[in-house]
Amino acid sequence: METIKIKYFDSELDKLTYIDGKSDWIDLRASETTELKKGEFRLIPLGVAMELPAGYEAHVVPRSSTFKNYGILQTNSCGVIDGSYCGDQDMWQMPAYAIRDTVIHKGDRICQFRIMKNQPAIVFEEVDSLNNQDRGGFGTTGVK
Ligand SMILES: O=c1ccn([C@H]2C[C@H](O)[C@@H](COP(=O)(O)OP(=O)(O)OP(=O)(O)O)O2)c(=O)[nH]1
Repeated sequence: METIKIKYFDSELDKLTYIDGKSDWIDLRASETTELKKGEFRLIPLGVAMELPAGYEAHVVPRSSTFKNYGILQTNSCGVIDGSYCGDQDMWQMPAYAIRDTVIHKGDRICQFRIMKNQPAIVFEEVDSLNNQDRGGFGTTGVK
């Protein structure tokens, strides 16, 4: 069990809930009603700041129904929340692009997150050859 310190920017907003047994991803809510015109980009406020457990970062992705319900795409595909993003004003946000006119209402659950362990420290060792066989990619194994 890990503890996340959480600050809500709006007392009216429902608290985040961890629904044990169904999925370990936790839904995030828009903290303001946001109207977007087709082709518009906006950072949608999520109304929370958190201090993650030491050695963790969080990944934020859309819910599977978000595009169908709102016609928005998360522009960075997966948001990375660093452990150092833990100040009182470090509110989580979802960068969103609207493919049609749309309204996201305050309190709507539009994306979800989970925490992930930081990767180990990395050093690069430069070489002339990797001395491995090429695998190939980008369609080389076919579609059937
Ligand atoms: O979808 C996201 C992505 C990031 N963040 C916050 C948390 C993250 O720790 C901070 C900084 O993000 P990132 O490291 O991606 O951006 P940057 O390096 O500060 O800026 P740049 O986009 O120029 O790389 O912004 C969000 O709230 N939502």
